[in-house]
Amino acid sequence: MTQQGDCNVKSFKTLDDMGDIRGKAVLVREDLNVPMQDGVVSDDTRLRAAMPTVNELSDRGAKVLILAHFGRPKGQANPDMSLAMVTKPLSDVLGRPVAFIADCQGAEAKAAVDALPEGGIAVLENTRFHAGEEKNDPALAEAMAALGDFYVNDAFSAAHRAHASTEGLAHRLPAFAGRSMEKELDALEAALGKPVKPVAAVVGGAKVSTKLDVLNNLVAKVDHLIIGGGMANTFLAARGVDVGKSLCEHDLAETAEKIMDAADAAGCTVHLPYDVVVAKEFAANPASLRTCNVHEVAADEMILDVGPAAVEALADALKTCRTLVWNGPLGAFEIAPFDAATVALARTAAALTKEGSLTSVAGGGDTVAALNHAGVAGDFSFVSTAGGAFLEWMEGKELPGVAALTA
Ligand SMILES: Nc1ncnc2c1ncn2[C@@H]1O[C@H](COP(=O)(O)OP(=O)(O)O)[C@@H](O)[C@H]1O
Ligand SMILES: O=C(OP(=O)(O)O)[C@H](O)COP(=O)(O)O
Repeated sequence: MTQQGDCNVKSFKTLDDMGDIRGKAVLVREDLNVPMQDGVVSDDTRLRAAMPTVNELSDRGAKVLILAHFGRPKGQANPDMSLAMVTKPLSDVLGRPVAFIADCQGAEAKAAVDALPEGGIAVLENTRFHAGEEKNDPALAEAMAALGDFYVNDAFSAAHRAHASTEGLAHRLPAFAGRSMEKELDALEAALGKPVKPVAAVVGGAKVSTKLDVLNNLVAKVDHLIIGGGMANTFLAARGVDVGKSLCEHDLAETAEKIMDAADAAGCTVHLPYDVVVAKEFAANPASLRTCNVHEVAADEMILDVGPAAVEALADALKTCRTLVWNGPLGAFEIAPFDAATVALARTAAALTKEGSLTSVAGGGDTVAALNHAGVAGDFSFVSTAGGAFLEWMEGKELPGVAALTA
């Protein structure tokens, strides 16, 4: 098993190395952080990714205890972010019953685990309801470890987080990589281990601060950096553009400027939108909808998508590239017509991949949902469940969740 990174070759144990696990309790870290719309799972890719590991462990007679986070509840219990909502959709995908246990640690959780039959599957409540999760608190890791005999990390998409359930637990129980974790690392290495130049990276979406950190190193590895979504607004603001009410992290302007300087120094072309789709409210086809130059956004408008002229230029740039990595939609794609730029560029990338001129890898919970929405996820060379983790892997960073499995 290999991983891109400082030492390049890492090895860890997999489910093949677990031996007889009948009747044993296995804590399995999955990523159940799925996109939801109106309380319904709008893209079940991450649930399907969990299936090989969960069903295999269940078939081998283990009690399968699924640990996961949902959203960012900041260490507080919050019914809007309960994993109870995801338990039935997961059960539907697995085709097996799945119980719900209302805490990921403690005496009541232990009693529920003891009562689970051999081969039984349970989802434990959101690990981020405990403040210790994101702090990688040893006490929380110990408390979770007390529920199980083994630990499996199958959540590549959360492996960039050094949290109690992604990192701390691996030091407290015999630890193994799950099938999805193995598959992601192998597929990324195969597609991007030695990327053919020119390389383009599309980075969009809403998690601006997480992704800005990555761009500093990424600009040295790619020839074109295409920035969309909330990310683009932050870069435009850094260049002095008035972005009105757009999603934008103004306090990161200096970081964005440094990234643009680093890109210049590395010979990486940064593409920012020069026309944009704006509206006064985030609703389907609002009356206030219009397309304008980035310098014409009014104080009460939000930039919600990259404009058609800029998308055409981006498609032309992509045609000159041999490798594409993509994380983050170009616009607020969940509501029409703000899906237009993402759909158009995704279709161009898919067509170039089918022609054989482009290796295309995309990842991220919402990015995958956007590609499915565009009907082209199957045409990309590889689609990862991971967004931030995928970018950090691409950057060459060691991912704490993977490193802990090899320690
Ligand atoms: N211009 C924009 N304004 C507001 N939200 C945006 C904009 N562009 C993209 N988004 C939002 O970004 C979210 C996805 O971002 P992110 O979580 O970073 O992606 P991923 O899960 O693929 O890593 C989507 O919900 C989308 O609506
Ligand atoms: O959805 C996730 O990452 P992604 O948005 O980069 O795809 C993971 O579940 C990590 O979530 P986090 O960014 O709140 O730590």
